[in-house]
Amino acid sequence: FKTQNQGKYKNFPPGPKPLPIIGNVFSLDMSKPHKTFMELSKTYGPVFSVQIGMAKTVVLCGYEAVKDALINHADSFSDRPYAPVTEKFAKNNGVVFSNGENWKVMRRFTISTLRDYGMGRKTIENKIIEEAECLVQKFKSYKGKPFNNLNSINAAVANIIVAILLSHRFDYEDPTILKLMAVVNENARLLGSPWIRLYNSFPLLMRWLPGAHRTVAGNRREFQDFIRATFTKYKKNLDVNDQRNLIDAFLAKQQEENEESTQYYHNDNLTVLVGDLFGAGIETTSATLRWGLLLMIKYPEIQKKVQNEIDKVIGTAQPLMEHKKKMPYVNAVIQEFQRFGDVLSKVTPRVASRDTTLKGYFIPKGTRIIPVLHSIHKDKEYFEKPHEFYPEHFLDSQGNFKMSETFIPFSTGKRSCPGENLVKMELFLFFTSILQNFTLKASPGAKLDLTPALGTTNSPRPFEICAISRN
Ligand code: HEM
Repeated sequence: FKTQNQGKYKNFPPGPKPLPIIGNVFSLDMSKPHKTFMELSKTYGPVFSVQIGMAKTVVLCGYEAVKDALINHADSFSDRPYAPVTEKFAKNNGVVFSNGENWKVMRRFTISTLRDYGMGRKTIENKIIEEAECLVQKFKSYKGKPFNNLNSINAAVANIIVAILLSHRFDYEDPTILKLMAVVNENARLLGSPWIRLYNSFPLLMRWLPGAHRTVAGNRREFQDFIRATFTKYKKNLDVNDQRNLIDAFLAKQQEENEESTQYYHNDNLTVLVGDLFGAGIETTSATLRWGLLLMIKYPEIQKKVQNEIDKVIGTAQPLMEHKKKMPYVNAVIQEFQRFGDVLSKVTPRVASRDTTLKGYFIPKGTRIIPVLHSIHKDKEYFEKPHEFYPEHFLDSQGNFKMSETFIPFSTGKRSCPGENLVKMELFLFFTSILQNFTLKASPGAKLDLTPALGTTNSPRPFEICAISRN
């Protein structure tokens, strides 16, 4: 028995035998599909096929196959596929799930405004520094007693996006930010659930059933209502000569009233774009930072070395981006907790926008493509101890920081993460500020579990820390 495509095309990538209609759905670990993909690639090689419901899907494992698709064949594999759960709210608006000219315009706008309000200027560094100080004060308030850091880390990271979007800061206990975070986090968890994967495969069948797809839709409506209410407020006070944030920049484009502004800078695009930046930027960055804290508790000797380097290079001064290049060990630790945490084990799905031959296999237009980052970051060919936390992966024998071409947590190519530079700034400034001020310890008797929680992102399971003041 062959899949529809294996039968139809001579060189379609091989894969396990699918059942009629449901395909391979029940042989996949639907909560963490990358685990099944790793197993299958042992049998079928780096480019193989699975059938998820009716969707023909090609999975790419290993650096060579992923790079070949995302860089060498960027023109064929840069679109996102149709998926019922995203189509319903995005309708080709925003940046994460749109294609064609709309994606190009929104991506260009996102990158340039993140640069203006988020990266190039010194101001965002100052924003992160201010926020890091608030986070340190929050940690201090527990006076060394155990606490769960989830809400404060989420809110600190969210505040950076909020600053770029709205020039605003929420207090960590502010009900608005707590509500927004709850909605965004619940959706991040549900979007990775087996139920949503089934909904994407069999939308007509499941549309009428209650379940997670309805919760996701309700959360999105709630979130979008908040955004609409907020930018309506901003529109009233807009001064095009003094644009303060991303929403102002968008509304200023809207007021140009030329062809581009009416076609692309409309309210639906703004609502979805703002939702995209919240959805793509908070859970991922927060989970990465929390991996860092958890791993410092688990490996106190590594934590000590981090603190030694902070004390030597920064001392008691304010951590700044200019310190980063003088801190090889801290840089290696940050990249290593990003690699180990494996927050996004797969690139957001792509689709073949035309017939293409990849690594000798024929991939017809319309095939879904899943590049598996986990397969790269846990490959012992590139990382000596792939399943251990080992900062030496990014250090040479002299202790200098060592870049690695095969470290691509932000993906690569035309559609790679536009938040990369912002994230690097946040990870460095938040992480060094915390460890400059505290020694982190596990709460007494806690079992430190390094297996990730369920959900689209691999985030750490909830854990408590004690932040013991160092001064
Ligand atoms: C640790 C944190 C983060 C990680 C690991 C991460 C990783 C990724 C990855 C793997 C993709 C898919 C790229 C592809 O299809 O090739 C992506 C897309 C994206 N990310 Fe991030 N990201 C992070 C934080 C952020 C932040 C803070 C922002 C916003 C300020 C952001 C905005 C986006 C957007 C808008 C896209 C869609 C790009 C497109 O489709 O053109 N991300 N990210």
